[in-house]
Amino acid sequence: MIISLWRYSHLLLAISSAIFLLIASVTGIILALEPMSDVIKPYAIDNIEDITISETITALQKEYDEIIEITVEENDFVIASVVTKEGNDERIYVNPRTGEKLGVPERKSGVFKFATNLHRSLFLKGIGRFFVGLISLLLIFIVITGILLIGKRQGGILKFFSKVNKEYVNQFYHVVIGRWFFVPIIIIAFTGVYLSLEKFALLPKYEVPHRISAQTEQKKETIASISFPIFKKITLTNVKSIEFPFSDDVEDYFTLELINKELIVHQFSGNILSEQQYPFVKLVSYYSLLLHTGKGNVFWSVVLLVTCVAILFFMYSGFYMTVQRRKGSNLIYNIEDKDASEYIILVGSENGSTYTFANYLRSALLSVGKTVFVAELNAYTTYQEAKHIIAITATYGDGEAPTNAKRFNRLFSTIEPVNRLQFSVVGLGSLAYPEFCKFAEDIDEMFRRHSKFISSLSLEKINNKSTDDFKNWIQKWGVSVGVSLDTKTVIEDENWKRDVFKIIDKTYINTDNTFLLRLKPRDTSIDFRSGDLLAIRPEENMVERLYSIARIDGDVILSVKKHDLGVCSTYLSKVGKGDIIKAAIKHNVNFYFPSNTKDAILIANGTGIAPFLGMMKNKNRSTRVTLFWGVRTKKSIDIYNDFINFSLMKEGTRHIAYSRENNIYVQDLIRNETDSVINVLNRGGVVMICGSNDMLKGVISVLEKAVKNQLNVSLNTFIENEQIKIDCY
Ligand SMILES: Cc1cc2nc3c(=O)[nH]c(=O)nc-3n(C[C@H](O)[C@H](O)[C@H](O)COP(=O)(O)O)c2cc1C
Repeated sequence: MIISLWRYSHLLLAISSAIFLLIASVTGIILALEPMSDVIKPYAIDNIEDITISETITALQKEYDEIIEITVEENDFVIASVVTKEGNDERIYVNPRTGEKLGVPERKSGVFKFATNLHRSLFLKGIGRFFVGLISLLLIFIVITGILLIGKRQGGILKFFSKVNKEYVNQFYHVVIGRWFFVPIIIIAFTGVYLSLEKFALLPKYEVPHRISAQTEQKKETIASISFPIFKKITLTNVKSIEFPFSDDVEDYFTLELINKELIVHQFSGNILSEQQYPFVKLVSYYSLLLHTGKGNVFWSVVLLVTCVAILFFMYSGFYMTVQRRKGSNLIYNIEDKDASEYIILVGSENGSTYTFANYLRSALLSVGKTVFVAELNAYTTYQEAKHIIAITATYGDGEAPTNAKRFNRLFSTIEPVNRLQFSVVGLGSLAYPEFCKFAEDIDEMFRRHSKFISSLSLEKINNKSTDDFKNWIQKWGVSVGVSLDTKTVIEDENWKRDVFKIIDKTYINTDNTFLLRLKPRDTSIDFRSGDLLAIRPEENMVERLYSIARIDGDVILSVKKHDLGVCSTYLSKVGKGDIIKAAIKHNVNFYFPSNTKDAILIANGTGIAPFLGMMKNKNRSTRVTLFWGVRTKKSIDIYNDFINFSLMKEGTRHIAYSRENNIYVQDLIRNETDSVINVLNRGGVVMICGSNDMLKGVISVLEKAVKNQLNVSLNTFIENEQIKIDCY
């Protein structure tokens, strides 16, 4: 319960501050570059801690007529307001060792100005500043809940830095990077809050009240300012600013603003007339600014930059994990009611993967017509018609229940089952943890002790999400409860990641009962090539149907033959332009068009032409392609005209058999052209065959004879060295 409370708080805080954090981190990255860019400017002074005020004044007095003020910036640039020998007032960067003018203070560069405004106030002035302060505060809580979560995950705060098991990449790095960066993030967040409080004048007020007695004020002796002991002692690294006396009047003094205090110094004697230490609040403000901005410290600004990048990574990985967790439970939708189902599958999962296993079992049972109900262990209740209960659960923490199973123990001891039930428990865990599948053991024990539960199979522990082990268990379990379950297709199916495609073009159905579909993948980065397969499953729990595809201009082209009883082809014949379908690309690397071949012979019948449409279109100009294709009638090819204009193909490079018109089939065309096919094979070219198995048989028998007669080798030699590539169905 506690872990879920912390996790929800962590998540809720992260979600509520996401947009602002995103802006703050991106602008933070830009602003962290500012101190780095300062270093390469010509105004930076080395070893400022070695230069005394005295030396600086001496150097400046040589170069200028009068000094009005000296300011030392956080990045160790020294600015002097002076009157030049020519009588001009200037505010310039100077070298405090020589007094040399180094440049004139410029305006902040546009990018940094923009980033600063966005970072500080989102261009919303006061209200924006308030939000930024609030987000900094939330960030502190995000870090605290994060630390607690890591502690909990690692089995105690003392094991905070112990080894993290790498199970889920994002989760692993979320934890590992989190352990490295929680300190700088806390610093950034705390200083951010502090600076906001200061802006809104919410910090205790402070003043620096100097009291100078009339006596100390009196002009006693005159010493040159460069000889003042205090000026010889203090180096520029401690100075923020020095205001020079306005006139020779004894009531005008040197005012020194140092890092930690303010001094009033008599302009003739060099005596300290007043010394006021800054209160703690002001010191914290000063250091907050330095720590938050990285000003004057390139190393810290690099830390700040990397920390901002880390925050962006936490946002990405955190949301990824949340989506994964949700995805797991979303896998399950129940067709039957809990009280109408014979098989009840209860799931314990933290990160969602156990749901995939539960779904394997569910699909296997559904495919043999059983009624199944799936729920999380926390939802344990009574089941009127149930005969079997199967608990599939992960273990978390140090042998504890995953979040959605924490309540199971209590529910189990209070809810009395309606019927006697056969039970079986599967633990999904990892041998990397000392308490391997401990929670599954605990549940198994609870069922065993209960008089209304009868064990159908002993506890099964599965290490590292092994699908093979789970598959074996399904079969064993099936035998023990008297159902024969086929896991082969189910498990392979569930490993199937589907992408979303939009139908952007569809042809009419031609005389071959064939039509073409052009699909645009929603995710344009999906990797696929002509020759790959598109797996489509029109209904859940159905075996997928595979189509050979072409890739043309980033779109998927598939040629579908409509069969009267074909569920998938009927489904595809009904979809229309603009419709969305879900399908999976299956890579078919053995049927890719070789990039380096000079000669290729492509052999297809009917819809087998699909991958060749892309291959012919995208091939190198220097590659010679000869096509052999079988269709029913001349009209059959019209639907393909948008992709390949067959009539424009060079004489001799296209051989089309019209079975309904000339009673000729592809193999007949090849029989007439065996010499050219053998030539291509002999020269190292490829022969690719796509279409029906019947066509393949005919083609192979023709080629086998020709190869045997003319080359005296077996056709297998060419199949094995991948000069003959086959994709038939
Ligand atoms: C933080 C953490 C703690 C874990 N603790 C245990 C454990 O004590 N015993 C165990 O067998 N497996 C442990 N595991 C492994 C998980 O139980 C296993 O990976 C499981 O398959 C995850 O399923 P899920 O994705 O449905 O949550 C732990 C995993 C993580 C990430």
